[in-house]
Amino acid sequence: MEENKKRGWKGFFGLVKKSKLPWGLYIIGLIFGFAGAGLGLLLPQYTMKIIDGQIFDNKVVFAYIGLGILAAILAASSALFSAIAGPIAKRNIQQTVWTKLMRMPIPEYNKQPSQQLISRITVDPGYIDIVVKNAKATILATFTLVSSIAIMYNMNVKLTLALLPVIPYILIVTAGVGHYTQKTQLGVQARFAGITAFFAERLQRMRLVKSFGKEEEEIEHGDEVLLKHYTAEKKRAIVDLFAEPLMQSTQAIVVGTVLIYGGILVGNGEMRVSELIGFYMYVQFIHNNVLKYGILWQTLKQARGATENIADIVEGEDEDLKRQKPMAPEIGKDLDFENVSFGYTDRKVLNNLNLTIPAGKVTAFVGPSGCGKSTILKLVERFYKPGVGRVMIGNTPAEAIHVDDWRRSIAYVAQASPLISGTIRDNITYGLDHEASIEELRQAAEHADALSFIEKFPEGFDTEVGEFGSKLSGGQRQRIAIARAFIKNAPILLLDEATASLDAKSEHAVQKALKELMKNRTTIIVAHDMDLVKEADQIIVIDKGQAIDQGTHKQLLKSNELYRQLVDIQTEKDGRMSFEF
Ligand SMILES: Nc1ncnc2c1ncn2[C@@H]1O[C@H](COP(=O)(O)OP(=O)(O)OP(=O)(O)O)[C@@H](O)[C@H]1O
Repeated sequence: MEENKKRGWKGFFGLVKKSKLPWGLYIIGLIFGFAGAGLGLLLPQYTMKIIDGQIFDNKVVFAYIGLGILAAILAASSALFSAIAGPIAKRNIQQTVWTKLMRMPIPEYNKQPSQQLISRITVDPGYIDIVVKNAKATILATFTLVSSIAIMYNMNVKLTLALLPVIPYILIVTAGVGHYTQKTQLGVQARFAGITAFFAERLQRMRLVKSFGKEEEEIEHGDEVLLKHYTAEKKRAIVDLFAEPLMQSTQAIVVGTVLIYGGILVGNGEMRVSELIGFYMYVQFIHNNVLKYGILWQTLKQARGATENIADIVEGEDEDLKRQKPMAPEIGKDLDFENVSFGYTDRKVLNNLNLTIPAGKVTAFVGPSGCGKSTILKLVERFYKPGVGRVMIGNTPAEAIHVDDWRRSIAYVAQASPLISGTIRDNITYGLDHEASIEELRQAAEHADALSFIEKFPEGFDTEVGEFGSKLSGGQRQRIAIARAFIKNAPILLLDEATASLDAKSEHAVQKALKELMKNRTTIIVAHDMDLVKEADQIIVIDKGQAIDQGTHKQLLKSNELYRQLVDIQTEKDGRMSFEF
């Protein structure tokens, strides 16, 4: 947030510079705009001629009609080029943001809530085009404004000078009205988002509210949220009340000055009636165009926030570091944590961790909740870097190996393994570097104990899994994730509570599949599930970010009090669960 504030307009202009905007289309649009505005400026001249009696002069009348039509065509062409440019600009920026979002390091995703990251790619890129369009409108407005003043000055110096003080008034009123209208509108939007979030959450948690008898308190809480929304709406209504007459006043002052003072000049014989009408037309140009400055200012302010947010993402570092070694020579070597300390924030989660994870064997981490077990897996996957110390593979620091190569060597199965919409086949082969044959697919599914349920679906491997895999059960999703790990055939396997969310029946099937998967791989298990842990070649007990003991299940049962306690708690829990089932 701090950084965001500091970036200011630099972020906005930096992004404009970096974005591949269709400048050619914008410039053609601008040229047509200039031509249209230029011709438009001639119209009052012909109006004056017609009023002065040349209504029967065909040349003048045709020129007048022709000018009007041509000016309209040019203005429409200008708008057309801008309209074509808009979606191109937006898409180019969206592509830039998406590419960056895919490449940025994991810690960056934690800096903004995911809902906000979605806006960075859906809504925010549109602002650049809005600003460019408004900038074009303002350039044309300035051209029309200056030309109109020059023509008016030529026509009548006195009336022009009388009108000049009105321009700053229009500017101030427009800017002021725009500022307060936007501020109150944003206030209403923010409160609206607040009440939507409040009601959505409470209505989904009605069981909790009623079980704890919190209805009365929630009624009061809801009233407070509604009151805030009401206050914001009241402020907006008051601003709207003043906005309309103030904007009308600018028009009234302009028209009033021209008609009253112009009328006097006509009366004195210093001006013709036709000139007064021509003058009046130019004054309308000025009034309409001055308003565009206010609109540009408002959009610039909105765009600044949106583009700063995009710039924060686009200007960040990519995860992909060049000139790194391939993984191949190191595959099959031990993984070592050398004096590793790490914290997500200032608070240390891992503290001077030294341990070896032997190649081709199963290592399990156990320890109390929050002691840093999953964090160890994140460091192995290189989603985070150790603050101090390093992770080694053989004699090579992990960081020296290309990150893509590194992650291709790791398969990961988590508690709620992520599936994405698409077919079962898409999900099993996700990230695979070759086209999988049906035999390969079937084999992976069979090892994962998934083949029988997949084949029961009429569409088999082509069955759609739904959003986040919602059309499958938890156990089915887990087994698809295990099949994915089988087909990936990576030498390192990470299992993070892979059976924790399953019922007893699925747990048994998944455990069987996992045991098959672990064979001959460097496996790291983080689990409360003792069936998996106790068979590990080595178990490392973690407490307060440190490895306090290690050994086999039997050894630790004898030697380590914390381990004994963890096993007891788990056995008791398992007993209770099987009783409940
Ligand atoms: N993204 C994050 N940002 C900040 N702190 C985090 C983040 N992820 C985890 N932590 C903190 O780091 C500590 C270790 O978390 P970790 O997930 O490694 O624990 P764990 O041993 O796997 O716990 P559990 O057994 O409950 O899953 C916890 O105190 C947690 O609050």
